[in-house]
Amino acid sequence: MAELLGVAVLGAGHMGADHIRRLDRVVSGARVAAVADPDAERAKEAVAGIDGVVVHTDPEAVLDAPGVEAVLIASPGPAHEEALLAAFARGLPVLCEKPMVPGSEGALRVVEAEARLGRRLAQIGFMRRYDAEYQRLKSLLDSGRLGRPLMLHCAHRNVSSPPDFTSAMLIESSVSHEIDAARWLLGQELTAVTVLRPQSSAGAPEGLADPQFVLFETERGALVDVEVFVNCGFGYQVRCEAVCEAGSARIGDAHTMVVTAAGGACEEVAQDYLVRFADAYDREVRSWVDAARRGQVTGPGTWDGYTAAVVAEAGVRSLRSGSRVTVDLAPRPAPHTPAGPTR
Ligand SMILES: NC(=O)C1=CN([C@@H]2O[C@H](COP(=O)(O)OP(=O)(O)OC[C@H]3O[C@@H](n4cnc5c(N)ncnc54)[C@H](O)[C@@H]3O)[C@@H](O)[C@H]2O)C=CC1
Ligand SMILES: O=C1[C@@H](O)[C@H](O)[C@@H](O)[C@H](O)[C@H]1O
Repeated sequence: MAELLGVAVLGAGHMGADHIRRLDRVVSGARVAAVADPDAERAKEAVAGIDGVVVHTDPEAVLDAPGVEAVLIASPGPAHEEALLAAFARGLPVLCEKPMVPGSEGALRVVEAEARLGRRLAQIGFMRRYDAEYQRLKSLLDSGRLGRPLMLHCAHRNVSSPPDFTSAMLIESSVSHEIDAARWLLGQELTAVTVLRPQSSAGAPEGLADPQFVLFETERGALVDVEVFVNCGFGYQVRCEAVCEAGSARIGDAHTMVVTAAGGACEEVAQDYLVRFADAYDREVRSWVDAARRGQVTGPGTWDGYTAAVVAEAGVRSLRSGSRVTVDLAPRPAPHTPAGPTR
């Protein structure tokens, strides 16, 4: 391994450009070796000022570029399966943005491909596991001080949705974070999902079912509700309150500045995830780079990505039918043991 881990970044859009900046300026131990984006101008813009980066429109070509030792996938979800399999074929460690693969069949193919390699190669970009507030909540729940968790109340609000956002993507793209966070916080699988649709907001694009109310059941009888509202207009808010037998704990309120002036006080609200979760993305990528340099892969894996895809798919079925839908996971392929959520 070279002194600095040479990373190929696939996709130079919002997340890709932010990860390129992070690899170049924030995380020590890595360098951006190559970037692929079908939009060549975008890729060039994202690497402006960084020396020695191979830029290409073809993702496969950059995986074979000199000095590439690891891959960060930040292309749109439908491109992830092909990119993951190409990285696996070359034995390269991967950090893949969520959703790992939108759709359970493709997600299972990725799990099976990695299992055939007999070693982990992929970390999935569920960055909330690296957020300081989520980590504090998990430690508290794991300590048992509040007794058993009975319910999680979650809210996930975006200022506005991208132009191509569909009603299904509120679950597949946005709620995928709560699906992973709930499994991780509770250490339980989600077993059923019911999606309810209040009347859509006038602020949402025509035809988009926004907001939605999603209710998950878990294997040991807890309930997780998620209000997802991706055109709320006023800010980026991600909240989670755990209600336990002997108390409750809430996160998501405390990363702001309070401005007092002219006889009043107001709190600033973050406008997007790149601000709210900046530290979490830094920790996530740093942890991936450090592990790759040790020859390891840690954090949420392909099984977590697969499970999120299955639960999201059940959620989309419920959104369309209005009924409760149960979650059916395939048997977990060896050598991914032990079964159950990664702790
Ligand atoms: N962890 C998080 O909080 C977030 C994760 N994401 C995820 O990051 C990924 C990218 O999302 P954004 O950056 O918001 O999208 P974006 O649309 O801003 O950028 C995607 C880029 O990928 C390029 N692209 C398209 N096909 C490609 C291919 N086959 N190979 C390489 N590049 C390709 C596009 O030209 C575009 O420049 C998605 O999986 C999304 O769900 C997005 C936002 C936040
Ligand atoms: O992953 C993300 C986006 O893809 C998704 O569209 C947003 O709703 C989330 O807040 C953000 O974290």
